[in-house]
Amino acid sequence: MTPSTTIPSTQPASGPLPADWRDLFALTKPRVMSLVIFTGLCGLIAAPERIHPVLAFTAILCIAMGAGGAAALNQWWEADIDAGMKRTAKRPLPQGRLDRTTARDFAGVLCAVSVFLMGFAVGWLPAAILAISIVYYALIYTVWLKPRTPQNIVIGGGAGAFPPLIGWVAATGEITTMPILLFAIIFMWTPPHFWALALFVKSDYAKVGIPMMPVVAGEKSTRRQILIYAVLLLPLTMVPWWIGGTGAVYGISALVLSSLFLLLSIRVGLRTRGEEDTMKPEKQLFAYSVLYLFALFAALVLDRFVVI
Ligand code: HEM
Ligand SMILES: CC(C)=CCC/C(C)=C/CC/C(C)=C/COP(=O)(O)OP(=O)(O)O
Repeated sequence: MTPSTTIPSTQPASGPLPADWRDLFALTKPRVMSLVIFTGLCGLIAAPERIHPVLAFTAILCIAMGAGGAAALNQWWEADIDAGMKRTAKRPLPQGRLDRTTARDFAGVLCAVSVFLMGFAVGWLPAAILAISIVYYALIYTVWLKPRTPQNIVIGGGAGAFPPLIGWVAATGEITTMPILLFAIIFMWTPPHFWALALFVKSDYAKVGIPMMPVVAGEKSTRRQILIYAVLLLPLTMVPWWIGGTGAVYGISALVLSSLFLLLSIRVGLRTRGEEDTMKPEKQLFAYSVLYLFALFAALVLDRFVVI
């Protein structure tokens, strides 16, 4: 599948539409990216070194632009797939509110500016990691992995795990154990986060032929795998405390938050659903997964300022 062969059906015949800023903004997946940016910001604040507030703001702006640009490239590539799924059919490209060329150019400018601004203003190491995460999401995950393997989001999850690492490296200029642990935590969190959602939108993915885990391996196997990742996530979130990278504020918060994550995952992992099932536990796990990551990273920052 290439965009050029499948997307024209969603496009108007009379040439480019005037770009509405609301549609361009929607192209950046702002709700998802708010957590991506938040984890990047927390990585930057939790790092042991301080940079000038203007540079810190620039680094976060670059993460936001890079993540938004990558999300826009994802939608540019997948406009036909999005058109076929209930959850995504109202996006600007499938609706024909925005033309493909504008979307592609907007995405390209965001990605390029984010990397070069990060490089010139903050440092070339965070810029290089930002470039890798953009390529990872827009190319490796979206174009290569997503249509091919049910392990797409396990391997592809690496893309979303980079922002706290980028924030930390923007502040310190080096990759150390702590930012690698933050990367690992998001990497381990991604499968339960996404598969909880995939369980209740399974038919959407089946309809457009995307081999998400519940479609390919079935619900039972997906539930078991959610549980495995949640079991591993709990001790992993404790490691920053055990190695002395954080204090008790983070450690206790991580224990409570991850225990609840595990409990909700056990409920999803061990159940078989009936005909009229509304998938409430799966929806709760998905909603909690978002709240969980916000709270975990907030605790990381709080830990820097509150010592008990
Ligand atoms: C490969 C990795 C990931 C996949 C496949 C994935 C997939 C999804 C999907 C399909 C949704 C529903 C969003 C929608 O309907 O537009 C969603 C929601 C969300 N995701 Fe993820 N996600 C991934 C990683 C991440 C990461 C790394 C973060 C942040 C650190 C994140 C944050 C969120 C948030 C905040 C929402 C809720 C958005 C809302 O309230 O509408 N996701 N995710
Ligand atoms: C700095 C940088 C580049 C960060 C990237 C962050 C990142 C990879 C986030 C992934 C989150 C996301 C929107 C996944 C959606 O999957 P999907 O695209 O398959 O979902 P869809 O079906 O809603 O389009």
